[in-house]
Amino acid sequence: MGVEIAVTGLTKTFGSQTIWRDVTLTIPAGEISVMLGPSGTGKSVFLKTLVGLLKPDAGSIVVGGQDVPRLREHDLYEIRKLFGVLFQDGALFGSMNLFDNVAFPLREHTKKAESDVRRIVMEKMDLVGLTGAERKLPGEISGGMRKRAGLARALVLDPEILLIDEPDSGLDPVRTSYINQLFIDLNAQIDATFLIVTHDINTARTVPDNIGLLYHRHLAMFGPREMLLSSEEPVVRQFLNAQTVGPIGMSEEKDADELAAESGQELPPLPPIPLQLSPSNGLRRRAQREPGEWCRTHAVTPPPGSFASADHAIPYAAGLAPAGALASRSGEVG
Ligand SMILES: Nc1ncnc2c1ncn2[C@@H]1O[C@H](COP(=O)(O)OP(=O)(O)OP(=O)(O)O)[C@@H](O)[C@H]1O
Repeated sequence: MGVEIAVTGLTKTFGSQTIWRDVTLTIPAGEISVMLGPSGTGKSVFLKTLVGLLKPDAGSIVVGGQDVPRLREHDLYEIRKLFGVLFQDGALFGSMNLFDNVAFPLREHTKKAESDVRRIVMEKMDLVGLTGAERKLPGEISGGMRKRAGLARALVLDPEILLIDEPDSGLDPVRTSYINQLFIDLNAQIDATFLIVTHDINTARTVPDNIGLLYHRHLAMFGPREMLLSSEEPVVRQFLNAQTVGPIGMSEEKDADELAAESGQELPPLPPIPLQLSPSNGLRRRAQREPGEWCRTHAVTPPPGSFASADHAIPYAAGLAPAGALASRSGEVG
């Protein structure tokens, strides 16, 4: 059913560099959450801290009633069995074929007979669409296949929590769509808690139940997808709509002069909120909500045209869409 991750007051520094301070959020059990943020804001550090690979300076991470940073080595080893982690490059062993890579955690962490190992590996390979590729080496397959092999390996211990770091890096848009659909289908099937770090705005707009945004050494916002996609908060709005106008600058936050220069500029209207991806077998995920439910229950009017279709996934590039294009978009009221 998945396990919730309750993070309170989490702070991480490396020497004099503060990565983020006082991060508090609850990643709901069985739901898909996405963590966004400009490069270098500590998203990967956040994932590594959750799973106990890095120690925070302060704060707690409660998983299944246990505070991860305070666990002794043996208990940490045990709690890590709840987690499946997919690192950016799949982190496969180059000298092992895909079968042995996927089997690795089972052989390392369990005493299962080879016949059981084989059955589980084949089941997970099938789940990610890699049946037939068991004997291939990581160097002989595409980046997309490596990601799926990494995902199969992250799944072999039947994790309650899946942490996935930039699944779309290096993938073309079509492969990204396939892997996003795979996450939705997997979540429907195994009900685990998913936390996906991504830079891909389409992924953020169409996949998760919840979105978080790390910015300028803190958590700017975390909440249901509809809450962030209808938010007028400047940083959230700028990031989720991939705009240049707003507080986020090229290297860090903009200075007062840069912001003053933008003060007269009118922001384009918020684009429609797209429908969330649903499982390809037509069934509902347990965590799935009705389109517009959050907006309705919180008396928020979503942008015009919201929930009409999934075609609104790409809003517009960097706020540069011609006024006519925006007008016709917002005219598509559904
Ligand atoms: N082990 C480490 N020791 C010292 N500094 C580190 C360590 N790991 C990460 N950092 C620093 O922490 C900061 C955040 O890194 P992180 O990789 O988490 O960012 P990110 O948001 O995932 O970036 P990107 O989106 O570019 O992948 C960077 O400045 C990085 O150099």
